[in-house]
Amino acid sequence: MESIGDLGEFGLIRRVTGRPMGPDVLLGPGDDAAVIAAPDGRVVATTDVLVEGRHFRLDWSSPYDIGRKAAAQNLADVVAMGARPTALLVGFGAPRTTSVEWARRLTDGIVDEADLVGASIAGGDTVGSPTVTIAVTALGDLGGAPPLTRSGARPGDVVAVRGRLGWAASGLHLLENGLDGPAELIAAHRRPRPVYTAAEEARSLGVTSMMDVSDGLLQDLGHIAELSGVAIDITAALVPLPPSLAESSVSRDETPTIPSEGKTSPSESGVGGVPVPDPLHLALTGGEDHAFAATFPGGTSFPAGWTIVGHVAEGAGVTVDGSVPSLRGWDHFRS
Ligand SMILES: Nc1ncnc2c1ncn2[C@@H]1O[C@H](COP(=O)(O)OP(=O)(O)OP(=O)(O)O)[C@@H](O)[C@H]1O
Ligand SMILES: Cc1ncc(C[n+]2csc(CCOP(=O)(O)O)c2C)c(N)n1
Ligand SMILES: [Mg+2]
Ligand SMILES: [Mg+2]
Ligand SMILES: [Mg+2]
Repeated sequence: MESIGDLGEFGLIRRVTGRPMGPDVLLGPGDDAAVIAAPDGRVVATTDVLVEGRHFRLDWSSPYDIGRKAAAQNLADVVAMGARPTALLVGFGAPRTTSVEWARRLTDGIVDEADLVGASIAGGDTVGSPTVTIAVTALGDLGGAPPLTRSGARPGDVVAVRGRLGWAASGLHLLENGLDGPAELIAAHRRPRPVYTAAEEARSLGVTSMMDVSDGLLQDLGHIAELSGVAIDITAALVPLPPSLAESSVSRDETPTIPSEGKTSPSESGVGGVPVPDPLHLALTGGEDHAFAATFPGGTSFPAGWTIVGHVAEGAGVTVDGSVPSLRGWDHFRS
């Protein structure tokens, strides 16, 4: 197996660059920096880091999946601002024994996800690292429109979501506990599928604030509530749920790898003694599906794909059916 140590830093860079560029990239990989077109003079820029063992496991996800996920979570942030993604910068760290093929498949995943929105990898950085670490920066173009911020929600607005909630968290639960369950849930953990048309749709519906859900609906809506100076109440009965995990069974050849004790709430005992997490709890607190959550003036009528889940009122904080929830979602230093 040819390793990236055999090839050397610059050999590896040559192997993972040279991909076709979209028209937004005026100068791509190879120079001291990339040059990206910014037709309206503003650039939306965002970065998210993925760390082996924390965001993905090499035995749970393929390099292609990890690439798709690293790109998707950054592209979703650009779209959440109401912008069109134009370019990605890819920071890649890995041990020298990593195979070149692994690095190429990771790049394929990033490129294929970026292709969904017409963005290209315009540059990056390549370093040695004891564990695989991927830091993607995404740039986007607002096309002359105002950004969709977290600060525009107003009392009387409704809260609506576009995309899945709790699917990736359900897949993670299956993987962590060595359970067989719906394949689509494990796929959702490996590759989020943000609905990239959401910003365009939201603008046409008169959106007042918008974000993507990375850490959990309640946690993330907390940012809109805080920055908009409003209260948000979620109506539990309206929240779209992931498929049930009640039928999941312990797979023959696997035993639980990471105890999930303390991370699940209201549950009954499932097969093999692993508690079955409540789908509503997963939908309210599970991150990584990168659904879009947004607020709209009351009375907005929504097309298929958007689901009203709550409303905005005067006050502060996020409640569910009027009560303060005990768990809200992912916190890197608490989860
Ligand atoms: N080390 C840092 N230095 C400066 N700003 C930071 C740093 N870390 C995070 N931020 C900023 O703080 C905010 C964090 O918000 P939040 O965690 O909701 O971002 P996100 O990227 O949408 O979510 P996630 O990271 O869960 O995908 C972002 O505006 C981000 O740019
Ligand atoms: C191996 C493994 N263990 C746990 C998780 C769960 N997880 C990690 S980060 C995160 C929040 C979003 O990340 P960020 O805030 O950095 O965007 C979540 C829900 C996972 N994906 N893989
Ligand atoms: Mg972030
Ligand atoms: Mg975000
Ligand atoms: Mg986060």
